[in-house]
Amino acid sequence: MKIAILGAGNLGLSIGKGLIMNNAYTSLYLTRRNTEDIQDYEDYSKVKVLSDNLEAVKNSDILIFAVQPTQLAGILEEIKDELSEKHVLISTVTGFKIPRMEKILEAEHFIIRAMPNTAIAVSKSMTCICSNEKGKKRIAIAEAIFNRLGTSIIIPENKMQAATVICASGVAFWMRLIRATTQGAVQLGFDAKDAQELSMQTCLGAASLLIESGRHPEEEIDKVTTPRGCTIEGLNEMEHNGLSSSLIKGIQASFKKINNISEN
Ligand SMILES: NC(=O)C1=CN([C@@H]2O[C@H](COP(=O)(O)OP(=O)(O)OC[C@H]3O[C@@H](n4cnc5c(N)ncnc54)[C@H](O)[C@@H]3O)[C@@H](O)[C@H]2O)C=CC1
Ligand SMILES: O=C(O)[C@@H]1CCC=N1
Repeated sequence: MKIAILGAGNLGLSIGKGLIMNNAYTSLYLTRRNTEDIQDYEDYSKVKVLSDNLEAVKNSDILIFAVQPTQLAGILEEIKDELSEKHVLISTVTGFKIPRMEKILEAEHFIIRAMPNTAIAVSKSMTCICSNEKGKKRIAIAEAIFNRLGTSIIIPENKMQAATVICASGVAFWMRLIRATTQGAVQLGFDAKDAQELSMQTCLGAASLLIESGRHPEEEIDKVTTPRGCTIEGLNEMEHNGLSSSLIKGIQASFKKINNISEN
């Protein structure tokens, strides 16, 4: 696959790193306005770093857009005359809906929206994908890319905002939980490094248990909570202080915000 990442910033570079680690391209163009800081990427085989979007578009089939929402319209205007039937457009831009892209491009194209998360840098992204009607014919390409970089599911476009909160912002939510349990472990006497290791690996183990068994979290909780034991004591104290409620309220606040910042 000849891939271009237009806007190789935080997320674009994470996608780039994942593609490089997986050797998942025949050529990879990385564009951004100031290329100095990422020039080293040209040390990787078949990677080209440049600021010329048109050159990247001409030499690629899959175009992954990873610019800020305010920058996407400008790039689409810039490249639209270079687009042809060979191109598949994949946008990771938050809140920028497909009909708005179609209106700017003024022609039918294979358009896909993907919402990965930053775990894409270690090939563990949960990525939600949707497409326009025409894009359905190429959505398997996006699935193939993102399944190499983690797991993907196809959803309707009207669930993209919710998916962004749960999966993209979700990385930050889980990080904070890991940090909080690390702080708890330090208070119990572990040094900071060991505390974080215990916290991260326990988190990974808990998620893996559910993924591999297909069981409900409460079933696994029942196995840990000895009657009158320490787990239920801690868990109930957390719930009295609003653990589940505060997470759910936080998710709702994020969702409200994302619906306000996206323009339509
Ligand atoms: N799924 C996720 O976990 C996340 C998604 N996002 C979304 O991804 C998008 C990118 O976010 P970040 O990577 O944090 O932004 P960023 O600001 O780090 O990267 C954007 C890059 O685009 C480049 N750029 C700007 N205009 C350009 C142009 N005309 N041509 C070529 N390159 C251009 C900039 O130089 C910059 O390197 C945003 O829409 C954001 O909402 C952001 C963070 C996390
Ligand atoms: O925080 C944000 O608004 C963006 C969207 C998802 C991750 N970062």
